[in-house]
Formats: sequence, structure tokens, C-alpha cells
Amino acid sequence: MNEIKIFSPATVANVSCGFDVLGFCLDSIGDEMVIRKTDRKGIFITKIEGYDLPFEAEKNVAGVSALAMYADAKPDFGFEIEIYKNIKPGSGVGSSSASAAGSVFGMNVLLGNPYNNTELSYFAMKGEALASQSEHADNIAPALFGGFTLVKSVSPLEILEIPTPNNLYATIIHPQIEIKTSEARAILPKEVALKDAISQWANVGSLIHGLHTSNYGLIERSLHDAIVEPHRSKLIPLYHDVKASAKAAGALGCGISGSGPSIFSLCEGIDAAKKVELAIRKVYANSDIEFDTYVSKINAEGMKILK
Ligand SMILES: Nc1ncnc2c1ncn2[C@@H]1O[C@H](COP(=O)(O)OP(=O)(O)O)[C@@H](O)[C@H]1O
Ligand SMILES: N[C@@H](CCOP(=O)(O)O)C(=O)O
Repeated sequence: MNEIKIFSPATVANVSCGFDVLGFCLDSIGDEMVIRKTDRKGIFITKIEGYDLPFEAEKNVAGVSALAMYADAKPDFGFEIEIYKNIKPGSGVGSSSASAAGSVFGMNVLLGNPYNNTELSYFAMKGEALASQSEHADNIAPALFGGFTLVKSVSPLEILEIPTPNNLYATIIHPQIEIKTSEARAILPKEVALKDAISQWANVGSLIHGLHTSNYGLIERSLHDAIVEPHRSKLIPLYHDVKASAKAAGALGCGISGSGPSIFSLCEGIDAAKKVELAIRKVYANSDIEFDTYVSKINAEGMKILK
């Protein structure tokens, strides 16, 4: 096989209480990428559609992760990468991760799958670091493994796959402002109060248990964030109104998706997710902020090979 076309999914990182460790994969939004073997040695980004992003491999997250894997694999040929971007950069649903993980996923298939998903996550983290100035894997892991993931450690990299209850859906609202992950990280405090840490790790533990046991009530009671949300919510217009509307419409929980500005809600069933979508659309519809919304099943598969 000399060429592959893939769907590289959007992802929601943090999931309220799990800053930098928890994430889940979306089904209804993602980029497409074509990866092709070429006689020319090296990594070449030959096409980008959708958004204006750098073509130099060293400046594009897809190229940085590809170069990290290329240096390890040392093939006697090169790779061309085409990126068809649907996920707006800086939207908070893992735009950079979709590219960073997509290039190495596609290259791995063309190389005959020498690397497992954890090894691919390691290379993809090198690309993610270019965008966010930090090596975190909470978007990359769900993009590659699918479903919910927990990054137990980045060094050494250890990723746990968490079972996803069948009837869990996400509703996303994306106000059209850009928040760079690097900037949203820079505003966070370096230290946290012990009482906040206690509530946060209790919620992470109970959320994981709720996911394992399909206990929607426990999931609902665990979707809180005492540490990051108070700081980042100030960057998102009408954040608290959206959250209140989502909860009133029946969401299990609602929080900042990744570093924002997107806001996610988790819901039991597609009908509840659509009801939440209608409710939160009304919040921005009464303002001058443009926005998109979408409802997605949790994508258990992650990356998909299109051809
Ligand atoms: N292939 C790429 N896809 C998305 N963003 C990229 C890519 N290559 C470089 N970037 C840069 O990464 C930044 C967006 O990443 P980030 O702030 O983490 O947003 P997101 O939350 O959408 O991933 C932008 O500055 C963008 O120019
Ligand atoms: N844990 C990171 C996740 C950033 O996600 P993104 O989708 O905004 O890139 C953080 O919160 O900084």
C-alpha cells in the first residue's frame, strides 16, 4: 500500500475534573488526511485545505510528529501529507492533536504497523508540544485509541482505555473566538489549594468508576472542576449561562472542552443531547457571538481508514 486516506477525529480533553489526563473521542467532527509514500526522503506537507497553516514540516504539528516517527523508523523513502482541515485551530476540540496523531497513524499503516498506539501517542505528543508548549496527551490518546482514555503518566507514557457507556452522547457548542492552548495554560496557577485537590481527585476517581459501571448518576455527580474552570471560564463569553442552560435541559454535566472556547455537555441518550443543543443555542443566539453546535456519539474506534 502506497497511500492511505484517514478520518482523524476531534476530541474533548480534560472532561471537567481530569485536567491533562482525561479525554474522549468524537464521531461527528474531524479532519481528513492523505498520507503517501514518496521516493524523496523526508516529510513533505503538500496540501492544506480549510485553514491557513504552515507547510514547513517543522512548523506544522502534523510534520513535527511525522519527523519524530521518521527519525525512529528510518525508512528508505519519504512521506507526503495532505491535510483537509475541518476542525478550526484554537477551537478546544483537539485541532492540533488530530493533525499530530493523524500523520503518524497513517504513516504507521503504510509502514506495516510496526508501532502500537502508545508509541504513536509518544510521537504525536512531540507535535502537540509545538502548539501548546507542553507535552500533554489527553487529546492524542482518545484520537488514537478511541472512546475515553486516561493518561496515567507521560514519562513513561502510560495510557488506560476506559469503557464508554453505550448511551453516552456529547453536545458541543463552539463560540467563534480563538483561544490558543498555550495562552490558556499560561493563565493557570502553579499551585492549588488542598481542599480543591481533594475534591478533584475524588471526582476523577468517581467519574472513572461511573464510566466503568455505566452509572449515569455517578457520572453526573463527578463532572465538576474546582481547579481550572474558575480561571479559564473568564475567557469564554456567556460560559456560565451556557452551563446553566445545559444542566436545566438535562445534561449530566457541562464543562470547558480542552482549553476552550468550545463547551461540552455529556448526556444520557441522543434525545437528551439534542434537547441540550437547542437550549444552549438560545444562549448565544441572543448575543452577537457566532457559534456552531454539534451532537456526537462517543467514538469508540478513534482514527478511521477511509481508503
Ligand atoms: N496541523 C495543524 N492543525 C492545527 N493547528 C496547527 C497545525 N499546525 C500548527 N498548528 C498551530 O497550532 C495552534 C493551534 O493549536 P491549539 O492552540 O492547541 O488549538 P486546538 O485546541 O484547536 O488544538 C495554532 O497556532 C496553529 O497555527
Ligand atoms: N489538557 C490540555 C488540553 C488542550 O486541549 P485543546 O483541544 O484546547 O488543544 C489543556 O487543557 O491545556
